[in-house]
Amino acid sequence: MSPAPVYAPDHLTLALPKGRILEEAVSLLSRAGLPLSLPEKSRALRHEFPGVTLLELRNQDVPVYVDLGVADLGIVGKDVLIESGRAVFEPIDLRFAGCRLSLIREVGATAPINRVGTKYPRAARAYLNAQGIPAEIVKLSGNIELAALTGLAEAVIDLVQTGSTLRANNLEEVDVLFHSSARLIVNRAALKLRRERLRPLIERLRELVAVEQAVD
Ligand SMILES: Nc1ncnc2c1ncn2[C@@H]1O[C@H](COP(=O)(O)OP(=O)(O)OP(=O)(O)O)[C@@H](O)[C@H]1O
Ligand SMILES: O=P(O)(O)OC[C@H]1O[C@H](OP(=O)(O)OP(=O)(O)O)[C@H](O)[C@@H]1O
Repeated sequence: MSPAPVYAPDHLTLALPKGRILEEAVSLLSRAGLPLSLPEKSRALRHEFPGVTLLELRNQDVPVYVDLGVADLGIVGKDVLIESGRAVFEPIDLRFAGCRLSLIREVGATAPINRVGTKYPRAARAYLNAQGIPAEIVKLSGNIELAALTGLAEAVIDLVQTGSTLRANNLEEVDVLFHSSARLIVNRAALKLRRERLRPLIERLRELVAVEQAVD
């Protein structure tokens, strides 16, 4: 008899971002019953567990893999999900990795905003249009706050959590675009094709998040 195909109807392919979300995501999904553990540090990008394949991706790629059906489900920040523009099913706010996307300037800055540095050009464009600010958006990849400190831009749009990055760099939050937290996302076709595994998993995750919220 030939071995069972990896992509059998009861097999799940899971997309998780490396970085700060990975550990909590693996922990939550394990508590919900998936047989996962944190992958060992290595160059391996795909990890096999009984009945589950884990794909380790960049944050921005998680909605793409789920929307195009290569992954059945994933976990990603709402910020990245909004920026992706992908219309994936988003059944649960997992309530970790909480932060907000904000307009940030040097303390006391009053000059007109001509350029805005950000990793979130789509969200930035929508916000600036709504505010009637005709600024150029400069897409950056990391340490976004440096753009406001160096004069590359008069403002940046970036994530704030504790505010310690702002305080350490003489910056202030001028406005909040939206609040973000980690979300479970699911491919719509997989929800039907793999419903026997996905429906109970979604229900267990919903219960876990509700219980943990009640304890907080
Ligand atoms: N300081 C923070 N506190 C809490 N949550 C955060 C913070 N910064 C980012 N996040 C959330 O965690 C997600 C992942 O952040 P992480 O820092 O791992 O990504 P990154 O390394 O900036 O991403 P990439 O390099 O893949 O673009 C973000 O999309 C956001 O939802
Ligand atoms: O309000 P705080 O608690 O200081 O958190 C906010 C900082 O955290 C994130 O950066 P990260 O550490 O992920 O580095 P990055 O800029 O390279 O993404 C974000 O881009 C802010 O810089």
